Amino acid sequence: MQVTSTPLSDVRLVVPKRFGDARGYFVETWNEQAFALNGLERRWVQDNQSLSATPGTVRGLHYQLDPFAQTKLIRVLTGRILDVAVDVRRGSPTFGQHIAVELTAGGLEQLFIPAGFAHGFCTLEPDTTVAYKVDAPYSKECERAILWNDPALGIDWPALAGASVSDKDAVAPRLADATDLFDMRPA
Ligand SMILES: Cc1cn([C@H]2C[C@H](O)[C@@H](COP(=O)(O)OP(=O)(O)O[C@H]3O[C@@H](C)C(=O)[C@@H](O)[C@H]3O)O2)c(=O)[nH]c1=O
Repeated sequence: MQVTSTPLSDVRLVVPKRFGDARGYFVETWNEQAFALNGLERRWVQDNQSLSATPGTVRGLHYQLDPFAQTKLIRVLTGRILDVAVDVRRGSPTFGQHIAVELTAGGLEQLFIPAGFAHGFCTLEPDTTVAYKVDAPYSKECERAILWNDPALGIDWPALAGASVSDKDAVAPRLADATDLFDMRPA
């Protein structure tokens, strides 16, 4: 498997080794030992999946506060997304900065996003299915959001972004108005 660093420390792009043959391919989408060798050990407690029918559907930017802060390992089962992680750790040298990576069903890319980042995506094709592991359970009380199109974030969303957004996400606060963020944890 190939693990690539990103400009945001601790966010990694992972592409598993593909074993292709006449039938198609086989991949290990999660291998505890191989991920641990790359410093990505986690104990996943929940597998999530969402289907978005309309291209331009935006979900996010979401995070959960402690004690339910989540690392996420994201991949696409059908379709294509622009996946975004925003550093929301106060005191981080990259606070407020983001990365945006295209994840595709065919490319098998996975984005590893630790706690301390808000996560969201825009679907780029109809009927896009996103699957992701999380290492802390869902908590309605601890879930928070940042406005996906907050101009201060400078995210270059595709033109179709916003075709469908949940009522909750449409009224999320901008980063500058968010009261509940993370504090940078000592390395
Ligand atoms: C995230 C989540 C939602 N739900 C429920 C709550 C609600 O009734 C329904 C839909 O929830 P949402 O609108 O929050 O779903 P969605 O907007 O897809 O939320 C997801 O967005 C992406 C970007 C993430 O990073 C995820 O962590 C998660 O926050 O599903 C759970 O039961 N468990 C969960 O883990």
